[in-house]
Amino acid sequence: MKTIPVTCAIIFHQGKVLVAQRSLNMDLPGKWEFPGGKIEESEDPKVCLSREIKEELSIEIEIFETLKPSEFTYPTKTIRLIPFVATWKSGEIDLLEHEQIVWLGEKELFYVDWAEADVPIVHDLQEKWVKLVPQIKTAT
Ligand SMILES: Nc1nc2c([nH]c(=O)n2[C@@H]2O[C@H](COP(=O)(O)OP(=O)(O)OP(=O)(O)O)[C@@H](O)[C@H]2O)c(=O)[nH]1
Repeated sequence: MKTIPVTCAIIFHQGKVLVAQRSLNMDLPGKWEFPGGKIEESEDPKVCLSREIKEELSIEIEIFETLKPSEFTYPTKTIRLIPFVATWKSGEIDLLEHEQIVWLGEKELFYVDWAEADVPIVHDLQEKWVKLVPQIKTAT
């Protein structure tokens, strides 16, 4: 089975990260994820992510470093989920595809029912949180 590359954004804002619930007409209905989507043929991953975030949330983001990708096999597909740390640059959030969003702090990250591929990324994020937050503050 071909592995599908998917980008996702860990968007920091005021010390929390944006987490989105997949709507009932999406694949993995009701599961929580970092917004993003599949990389199109020969598309740059960061260009893909900016495009997906605009399409899904109607905002512009600034993209920083990438965290460790997570490869996961669902019953019908294998994805390689590539997370990028980002910040909210401009625009107002409009939920064009998701059911709802929440902003979670370091200690709240496991309050939601994550899509399985995200779980290792969320652990990695929690471990690196203390290091990441000041880096983002100085970069913005
Ligand atoms: N965007 C995103 N997709 C995720 C995450 N975790 C996870 O398992 N996925 C899966 O990765 C795939 C990406 O699909 P998507 O629906 O977001 O991407 P897309 O908009 O480009 O796809 P589409 O236009 O074919 O629906 C889905 O199978 C989705 O369930 C995540 O954190 N973010």
